[in-house]
Formats: sequence, C-alpha cells, structure tokens
Amino acid sequence: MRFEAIGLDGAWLVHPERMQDSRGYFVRTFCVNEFREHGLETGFPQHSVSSSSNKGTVRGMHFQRDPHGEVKLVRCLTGAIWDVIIDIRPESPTFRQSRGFELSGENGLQLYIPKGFAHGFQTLHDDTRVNYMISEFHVPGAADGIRYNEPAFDVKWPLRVTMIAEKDLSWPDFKA
Ligand SMILES: Cc1cn([C@H]2C[C@H](O)[C@@H](COP(=O)(O)OP(=O)(O)O[C@H]3O[C@H](C)C(=O)[C@H](O)[C@H]3O)O2)c(=O)[nH]c1=O
Repeated sequence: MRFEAIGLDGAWLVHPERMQDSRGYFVRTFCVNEFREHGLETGFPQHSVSSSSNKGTVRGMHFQRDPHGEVKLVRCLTGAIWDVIIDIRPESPTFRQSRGFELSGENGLQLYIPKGFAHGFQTLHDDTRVNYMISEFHVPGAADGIRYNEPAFDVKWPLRVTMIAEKDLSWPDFKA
C-alpha cells in the first residue's frame, strides 16, 4: 500500500499495490504494521457494507458526536463513488475544508478518515457497494449529520441527486 497525505490534517488516500499475474491480481488492503508505521489507527472492530442500487444516490454527510467519533477506512467494492470528507474540528488547521475523491472497484483506492470529519458520498454507477472498516462500536444515539448542500461548505457533487434519505435532507444548519 502507498499512503498519500491529502492536505486535510490526519486524512490519507491509500493506494493499492496489486500483484498482477496471468490470473488477475492479489492486493493487500490492510496491514496493522503498515498502518502503525504511518501513525494510523489499527483497530477496526466493526466492518460494514452499504449497497446502493441507483446512480446518483447520496449517503451522508455523517459523523458520530463526541466521544463516539469514528475513524473509517472506506473503499468501493463494486461500482464507483464520489467520496467527500469535511474537517469539522474547530481546532484543526484545515477546519471547514473538504476534499472529494473517486473511489471505485476498479481503482481500489481507500480513504482513511480520522475522527472529527463528516463523510458522505454520491454513487457514480448503479449497484455500488461500499466497504467500511470502523474504529468504534456503533452508537446509534450519537449519529449526527450535515446536509450535502450545506451552504457553510463548498462541496460540489458530480451528478443530480437521484436518491437520498429523508434524514439526510433534514440535518440542522452547521454550527461550529
Ligand atoms: C453507520 C451504521 C448504521 N447502522 C444501521 C443504522 C440504520 O438502521 C442502518 C442504515 O444506517 P444509515 O442510514 O446511517 O446508513 P448510511 O446512510 O449508509 O450511513 C453511512 O454512510 C455514511 C456515508 C457514513 O459515513 C456512515 O458510516 C454511515 O452513517 O444501519 C449500523 O447498524 N451500524 C453502523 O455503523
């Protein structure tokens, strides 16, 4: 794996290093030693997958309220997403800054998202599945969010939104 700092404090893009042969490829997607060498979280007690049928679906922006913040390692298993993170840590040098990346089954890129970031994505293909490795056990009551079109941030989405949960349209205005 190759680790690329992406300019938002503590967030990384993890590039796959595929071992190709005539059958296809083999790729390591996680390693405690390699993550520890980069000072990254190595404990992910819960792994989850979301599946979205329709291109243009938006999930997010989500985060867990303190003290239940989560580190997430996100990758796209099939299809493709525009994956967006927003630094919502008031003390961070990159507070309020956001970045977006195309993650796909094809490119195998992973996004390492520290605690204190809001995360969301829009699917770029039908039948897109996204894998999460999560550093904390899920606490439903700590779930919080930001509207995908919150005026406090300059997040650009590639497609018209085709599906979005009612709760994701109803998050309150962002207050630092
Ligand atoms: C996140 C999560 C959810 N759930 C349950 C709660 C709901 O009954 C159901 C769907 O949850 P939710 O509507 O939050 O799923 P998404 O809209 O895909 O949200 C996720 O996608 C955005 C982009 C994220 O970054 C978060 O990881 C996560 O919030 O799964 C669990 O049981 N465990 C979990 O860790």
